[in-house]
Amino acid sequence: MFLHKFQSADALSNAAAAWITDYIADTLKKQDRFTIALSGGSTPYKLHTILAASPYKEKIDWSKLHIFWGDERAVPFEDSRNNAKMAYDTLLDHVSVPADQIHVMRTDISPEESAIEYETILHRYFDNTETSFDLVLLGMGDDGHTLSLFPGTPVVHEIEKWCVAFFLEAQDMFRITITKSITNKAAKVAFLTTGANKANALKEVLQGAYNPNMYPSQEIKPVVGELHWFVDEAAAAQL
Ligand SMILES: O=C(O)[C@H](O)[C@@H](O)[C@H](O)[C@H](O)COP(=O)(O)O
Repeated sequence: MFLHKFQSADALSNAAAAWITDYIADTLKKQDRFTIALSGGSTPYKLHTILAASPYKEKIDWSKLHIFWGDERAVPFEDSRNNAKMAYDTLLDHVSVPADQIHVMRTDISPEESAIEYETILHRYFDNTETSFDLVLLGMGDDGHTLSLFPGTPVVHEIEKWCVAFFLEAQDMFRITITKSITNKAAKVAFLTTGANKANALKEVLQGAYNPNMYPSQEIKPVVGELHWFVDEAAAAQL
């Protein structure tokens, strides 16, 4: 596990943008595509805006990127809570990723149908590859959740399926999420976690007793890939 600590969220986002850009460039020297699963939530906003602007915009060969999401709220695309909308607004509307290489978790069909459709796409990409995504970007909630793997939900322990839909009681909404199975097959997984409100959960996830039902982020352990945590000092205060 690689821990990258930064004084501020902005410093973290700038460093993460450079790290991602270098990783993409290195990977595209060896293969003709780069597959990335974007995170939802608010932490990625800044990172996206940095990647969508100079100098990173020009450094990345967007034509070779294949975009996925780690999870989605089952709300219409135009809803401000929709993770895909956030990514389009802050990044994808500003760069030239071919439309057929962008795979949103659809919310114009039922969550169950969307999860089945997404599972099919994931198997089309990753059934015959040693690893799944080249990079999975993750956030962590102040309760230790990641993706839509929330404490106490059965999806935390799902190992057969790569994508599932379920009703999240706590938020009174359906969620669509990839599972730990495909996430832990990734070549690299990078958490971006900032803010004092994450400090207790981060300590429990990284240094506490193994208790994934309470702290689902503990389940993210790449089998052959690398696990990176990008944290700011506020989130790392209890480490
Ligand atoms: O859809 C979501 O909500 C995200 O996928 C979720 O896992 C997010 O990454 C964390 O809740 C952290 O969110 P913040 O970045 O807003 O703290």
